Amino acid sequence: MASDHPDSAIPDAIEMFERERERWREIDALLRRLLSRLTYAAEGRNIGLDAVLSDIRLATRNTFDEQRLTPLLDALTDAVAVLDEELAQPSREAALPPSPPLVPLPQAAEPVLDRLLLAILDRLPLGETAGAELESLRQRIVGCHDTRMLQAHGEALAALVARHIEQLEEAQRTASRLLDHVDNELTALTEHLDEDNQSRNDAVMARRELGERMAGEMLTLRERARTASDLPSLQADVHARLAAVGAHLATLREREQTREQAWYEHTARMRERIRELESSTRNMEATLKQKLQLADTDPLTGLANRRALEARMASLHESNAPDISLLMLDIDHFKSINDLLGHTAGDRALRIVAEQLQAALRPGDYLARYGGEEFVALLTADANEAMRVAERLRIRIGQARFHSQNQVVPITLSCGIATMRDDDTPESLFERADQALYRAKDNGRNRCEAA
Ligand SMILES: Nc1nc2c(ncn2[C@@H]2O[C@H](COP(=O)(O)OP(=O)(O)OP(=O)(O)O)[C@@H](O)[C@H]2O)c(=O)[nH]1
Repeated sequence: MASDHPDSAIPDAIEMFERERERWREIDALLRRLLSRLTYAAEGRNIGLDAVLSDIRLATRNTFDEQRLTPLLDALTDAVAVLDEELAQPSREAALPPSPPLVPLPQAAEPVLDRLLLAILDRLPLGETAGAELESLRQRIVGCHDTRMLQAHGEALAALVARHIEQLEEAQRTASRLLDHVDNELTALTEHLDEDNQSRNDAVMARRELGERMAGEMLTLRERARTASDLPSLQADVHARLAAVGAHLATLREREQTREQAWYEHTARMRERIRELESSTRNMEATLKQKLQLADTDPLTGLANRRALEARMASLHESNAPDISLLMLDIDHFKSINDLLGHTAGDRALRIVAEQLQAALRPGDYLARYGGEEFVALLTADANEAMRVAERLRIRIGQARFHSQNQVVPITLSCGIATMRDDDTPESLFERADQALYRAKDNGRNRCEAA
C-alpha cells in the first residue's frame, strides 16, 4: 500500500510498477504456454497447418515476436482456408496426398480451453483502459467452443497483455525520469551550498588579511613614534599610514559588497529553483498518489479492488486484530441479467449493488469488489454480529428496486461468512467463506451461510 509520507511515494510507486510488471510477465508466460497447448490441440488435421502451428510455437516460445508472427498468422489463415476447402469437398480427397489420420480432439478440450481463458481473464487486474477490452473479449469467449476462434481470442489477450506491460514500463520510465530530475536539482542545491561555504571562507580570509595588515601598520607607526625626531614628519607618517589603512578598508568593503550582491543573486536563483522543485515534487506526488489509488480501485464501482482487499487482509492478519469476519457476497444468477438485459444493464446493476452494500455498512467496515459479480466485506464483528450484518445486506439488496427496460428486475445475493480463528491465514479465512458461499448457492441462493 502507498505510504502517506512524501519521501516514500516515488519508491512505493516504482515498487508497485515492478510488482505489476512481474505479474504481467507471468501472465504473458501463461498465455504463451496456453497458445502452445492450443496449437498442439489443433494439430493432426493437415500437414501444412501442422507446419505453421509448429512455427507459431517456436515464434512464441520466449516472447511474442510480432515481426515473425504476422507472416505466420497469414500462413495460418491460408492453411485453415485449405483445410476448410478440404472439408467442404470430400470428393477431392482421393486426389490429395495422403494426410495423417485425423486426431480427434479430446471431448473435454474445447470447454477446458474456454474455461482456461476465462480463468486467466478473471485473474487480470482490470485497469481502467483495459477493462472494457477485456470485458468485450470475455463476452466473445463465453460460450465459444471453436478451437480456432479460441486461439484467436488467446492471441488477442496476449496482445493486450503485451500492451499493458509496455504501458507499465512507460510509467516506470516516467517515475525514473522524475527521480533524475529531483536528483539533478538536489545536486545543484548542494553545489550552491558548497559555493556559499567557499564564499564565506573567502570573506573570513580577507578579514584576517586586513587584520594582519592593520597590525603591521600599527607596528610600523609605533616604531616610527619611538624613533621620530620631529613631530611634523611623524604626523605626515601617521596620515600616510591612516590613508593606507583607509584604502585597505575601502577595498575590503567593496569586495564584501560584490560578494554579498553575488550571494543574494545566487540565493534568489536557488530559492526559485527550490520553489520549482517543491512544486514539481508536489505535482509528481499527486500524480503518483492518483496512480496508486487507481491501481487499488475497481473502475466500475469505485470500490476497493481485489489487490487492495488482499493487502488489507494481510495487514489485518499481521496486526492480530480481534473479531474479524469476512463476508463473501455473490449476486445470484447474474449471468441471466446480462443475457436478458445486456451487458450495460449488468454493469448498472453491479454499481447499484455496490452503492447499496456500501450504504448499509458501517463507516469502519471495508467493502471491495472481488471480481465479476462477487463482493467482499471485512467487518470488525464476531460470528453472530457478522451473520446479522450479512442478513441485513441480503435483505436490503432483495428489496432494492432495480429497473431496466421498463421492468423491475429482482436481484438477490448469497453470502458466505467466516470469522477469523487463531489458526486462520487470510487464505484459509477466504477459503472458508468461499465454501460457505457455495453452500448458500447449493441450498437455494438468496441466503447466508456461516462457515
Ligand atoms: N455486466 C457485467 N458482467 C460481468 C462483469 N464481470 C463478470 N460478469 C458476468 O457475470 C456473470 C457471472 O456468471 P456466473 O459465474 O455463471 O454466476 P451467476 O450467473 O451469477 O450464477 P450463480 O452465482 O451460480 O448464482 C458472467 O456472465 C460474467 O460475464 C462485469 O464487470 N460486468
